[in-house]
Amino acid sequence: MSQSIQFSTPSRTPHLLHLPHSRFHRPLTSLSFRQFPLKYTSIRASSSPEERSVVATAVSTDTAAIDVDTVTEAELKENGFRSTRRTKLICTIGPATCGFEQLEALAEGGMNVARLNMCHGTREWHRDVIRSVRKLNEEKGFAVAIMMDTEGSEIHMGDLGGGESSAKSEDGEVWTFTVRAFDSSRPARTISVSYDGFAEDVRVGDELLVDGGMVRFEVIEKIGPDVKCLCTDPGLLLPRANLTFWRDGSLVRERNAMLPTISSKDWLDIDFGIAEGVDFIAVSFVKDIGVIAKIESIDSLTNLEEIILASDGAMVARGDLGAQIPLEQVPAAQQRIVKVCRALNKPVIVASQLLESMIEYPTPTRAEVADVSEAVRQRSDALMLSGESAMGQFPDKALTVLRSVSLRIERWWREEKRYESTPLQPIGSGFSDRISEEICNSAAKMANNLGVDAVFVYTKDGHMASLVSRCRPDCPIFAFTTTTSVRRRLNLQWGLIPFRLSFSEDMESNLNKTFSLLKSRGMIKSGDLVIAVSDMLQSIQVMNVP
Ligand SMILES: Nc1ncnc2c1ncn2[C@@H]1O[C@H](COP(=O)(O)OP(=O)(O)OP(=O)(O)O)[C@@H](O)[C@H]1O
Ligand SMILES: CC(=O)C(=O)O
Ligand SMILES: [K+]
Ligand SMILES: [Mg+2]
Repeated sequence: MSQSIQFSTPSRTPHLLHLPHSRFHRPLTSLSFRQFPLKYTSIRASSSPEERSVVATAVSTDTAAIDVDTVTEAELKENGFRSTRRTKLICTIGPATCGFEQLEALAEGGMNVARLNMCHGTREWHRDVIRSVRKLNEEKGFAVAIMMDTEGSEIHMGDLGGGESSAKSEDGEVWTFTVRAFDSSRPARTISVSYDGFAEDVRVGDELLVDGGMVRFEVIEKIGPDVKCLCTDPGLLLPRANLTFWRDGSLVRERNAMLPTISSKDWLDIDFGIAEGVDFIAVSFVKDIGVIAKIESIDSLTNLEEIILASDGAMVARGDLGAQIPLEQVPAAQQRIVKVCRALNKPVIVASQLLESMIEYPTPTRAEVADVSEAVRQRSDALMLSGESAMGQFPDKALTVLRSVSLRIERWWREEKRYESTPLQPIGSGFSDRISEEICNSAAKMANNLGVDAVFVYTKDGHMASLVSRCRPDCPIFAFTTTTSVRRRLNLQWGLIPFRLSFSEDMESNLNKTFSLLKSRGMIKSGDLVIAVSDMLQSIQVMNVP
């Protein structure tokens, strides 16, 4: 027997919003437990797990009818539900990882999203990567989503010239930062700057920070378009590194603050991304593609709630954020952004310098492992590699570290039963949305209390799956959706294992079909305890796999 709760409200009827108050509550009073008449099986449920037994009639199986990647499948077969990783992993793709085999190695290693940073590389280069990822998805069944990160109007250095990938700046050296354009020959210790107003805006005495302070200079002289700077903190200059300047201890935000958030190049890149069908764009106003707000300026912190509400997700872009607020404020900002995203049900990514030392070394520092652990413990949806995977020497090892630390901390968190004490605030505006929310909250709570093996969620647009993910239940969430694009997008969210499956409005036949498909592939077994929710028929069902 399957036990179910079903809300007999006509779901998702917008006019329900305008009904008189008393009628709002009628659907809830008709809430009832009922025996779900399962045509295809007879199940005898009993109180003890050992006694739960199930007899199912044979169902024809079509193993091709469900899309799941080989890695997830192998992981589930080998280690079962409990061991699946909940935290999602994003890799920035660069020269170190753009080949088809390299991308495949990252996908095998657990990459859920491939990020393309439009600050670097040509459109042709990006197009090749996008097509390789698509090919990988088609051939191997992966659902790697593609996130295009736009350049934005930040001030940055140009390429270093001579095809160099870095240059060392030593203490006491004088470098020239200039708005002059160079073709091939560039004088030594000269860096071009992307922002025309740079030479006018800086003043002698200003402090110039490269890459949020990885290298520091002091402005000592201005000669027309050239600005002479004395290196005060030595370090590595990387091509197209971000530049900020500070005066009397504060960030200078004169004309650069007036630059549009989205530059004209960004708009062209966005058109390109839409044409190539990417899944997420970091900052923009396009429809159908998830928009991720990068939180990396002081202003974004003052308008945080509004920005996150208007976006499909957010990124704690600690690189630039750390250049705009004092470094010691970054951890608190991170915690706040993660918390607000969770409250508003938007996926959140923690990015930048997670394993920075692994650009050069095969082993992370203890401090880096502690930083990754903290992001996992905060239960952010995803962790992101930048230079580690784009141009580092150990991209696969860095991904392995993220994976193993995530798994370990997630397990520790479950074992310690660190349940939240503060309940999640309601977010839905319509009554039907509120019902979905309550169903998902209850399903997650029941899943924890009953120790179920998995929550199954059947969702057309992915919303119901995100509501279950938001509760961060102890068990994995199998999200079944009908389209490949929704499946890829769900791959960014905590705990969701997205499958593509065609299903109907009839939950009995959906369950029937799912059980037989997953069983035939060895991904679930008879007796596994499952809670199923769906957004077509607002219901919760608890059952053993027949
Ligand atoms: N497509 C690419 N082509 C060449 N190098 C790249 C590419 N993407 C990233 N990189 C290299 O990897 C480094 C780290 O990547 P990351 O995406 O963090 O860039 P970033 O320049 O620091 O800026 P952002 O603030 O946008 O993250 C870059 O500085 C660059 O050297
Ligand atoms: C990722 C990014 O843009 C940053 O950390 O600044
Ligand atoms: K960028
Ligand atoms: Mg940035």
